[in-house]
Amino acid sequence: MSRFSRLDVYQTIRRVPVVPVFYHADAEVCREVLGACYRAGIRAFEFTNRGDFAHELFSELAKITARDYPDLVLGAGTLVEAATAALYIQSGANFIVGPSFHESIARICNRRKVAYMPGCATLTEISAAEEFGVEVVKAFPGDTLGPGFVKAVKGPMPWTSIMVTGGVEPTQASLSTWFGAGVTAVGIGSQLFPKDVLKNRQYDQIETKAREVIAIIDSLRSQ
Ligand SMILES: O=C(O)C(=O)C[C@H](O)[C@H](O)COP(=O)(O)O
Repeated sequence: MSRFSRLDVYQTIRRVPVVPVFYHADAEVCREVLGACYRAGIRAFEFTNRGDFAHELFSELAKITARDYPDLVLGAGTLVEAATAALYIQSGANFIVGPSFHESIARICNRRKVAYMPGCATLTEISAAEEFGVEVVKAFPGDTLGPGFVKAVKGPMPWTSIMVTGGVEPTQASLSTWFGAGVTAVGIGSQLFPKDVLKNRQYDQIETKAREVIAIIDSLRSQ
């Protein structure tokens, strides 16, 4: 069962509005990356369902999180069917993310009172997700939709909360554009975890970059 209510998850994401999006097949790399992000101040982390046995890696991360990072909300991403979402909920997922919206996943998440942040790319999809209780939608793929999409949605639908994922850069320019457009949070994957940094096990660089991103967002929000 999720250790956090849905409200806890949304509040955590609003407080530290950057969600690292990560997958690696090596359990030790996963543990180190999670630790580096936590030390940087990250409090919501998405592990994506990208490889065989990914749910086993996730289960281990969920146990480590409950023991060592009790205030971190751990989510499972890349979920496109209810059965797999249920598997991750049973493994301790505090929130479920996916590239697309599925009513069947929303039903399972509502049944278990777990936050669901589905990928949406049109106002119709966002509306459908909100009718199924989704509090924060994921605008995906962010770099294709662009900040103009977020601004356009917030006009007629100012109640909509958006986390943008896909192509977000951990830079002042990119973050100020997205937050300026009105996103609630950003999800960052490949640009926070460059392949060579992971290959060379330079976890301190990941920690530094994540800390920088949080500081940039804090400064943008205090302006
Ligand atoms: O599968 C999901 O649930 C996703 O979130 C898709 C991608 O992993 C993110 O969009 C990360 O994108 P980048 O930051 O461009 O690497």
